Amino acid sequence: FAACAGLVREAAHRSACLVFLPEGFDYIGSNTAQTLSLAEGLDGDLMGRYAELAKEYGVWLSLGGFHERGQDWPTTQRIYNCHVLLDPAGNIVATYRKTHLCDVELEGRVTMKESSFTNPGTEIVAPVSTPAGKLGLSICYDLRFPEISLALRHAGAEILTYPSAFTVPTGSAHWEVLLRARAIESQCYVVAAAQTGKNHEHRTSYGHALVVDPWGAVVAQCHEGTGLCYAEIDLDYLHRIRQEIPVHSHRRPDLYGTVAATGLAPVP
Ligand SMILES: O=C(O)CNC(=O)[C@H](CS)NC(=O)CCC(=O)C(=O)O
Repeated sequence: FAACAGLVREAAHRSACLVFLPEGFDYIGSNTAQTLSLAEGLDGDLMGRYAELAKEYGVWLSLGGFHERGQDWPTTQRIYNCHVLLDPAGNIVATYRKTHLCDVELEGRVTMKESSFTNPGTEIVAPVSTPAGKLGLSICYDLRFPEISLALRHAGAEILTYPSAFTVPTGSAHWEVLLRARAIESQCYVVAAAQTGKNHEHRTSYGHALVVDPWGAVVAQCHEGTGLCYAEIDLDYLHRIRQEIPVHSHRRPDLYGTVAATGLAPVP
């Protein structure tokens, strides 16, 4: 909390209106038992402290990947991986629970079985209006599924967010190219806060938190280690790109179906 609070203070002093923290900003457990035992509800002490932080500095906070004990904790003994958006009054204005869980095994290198301690979210969340633009919420491994980004874009998103804790082998090969692809195809800004460095004895995260503009350019990137990078969101630029290359109206759902059937209202 002290590390995150310091970053939020620094960002606010440089006039950021929206601050993005990565997946597992609350903690990264050394094992599943610890991860589960540290988890709290959205009404718990830790979320209360973040609400105070948002109020104190007058910023919006994207808290990517809170280890949440939901209503079903007593029966399932599993948590949700919950992306929480706080406004500057400290209100929770949106929650998105990770829908694609990372069950991945690279022989001898990486083993992740998120579904063994996490329940999958059951819905995509409509983009939220913020002073920077309409924000669509995703988390980490969701990045590999262009369907969710297109669904959010279809529902009006101007900024997509992928708070993450990527592994080093997959991150070094896929991280930047996936983020840039999502930005280019959806014609959105992409903001990706990321865990960096050694989390504990058995885990290192890839880092490279960055922001991509809707043309696909990396416009901000963090240095090695804990820190911040800053980007300006230029919605005029975004809408010019959408006008110049109108992919959204060139789609051929008659040929390959559509991701519009998500329950989110379309925005032209
Ligand atoms: O469990 C926690 O405490 C924090 N959450 C994570 O570390 C999650 C689930 S295990 N990590 C990923 O989704 C990595 C995805 C990835 O690396 C890829 O898609 O290549």
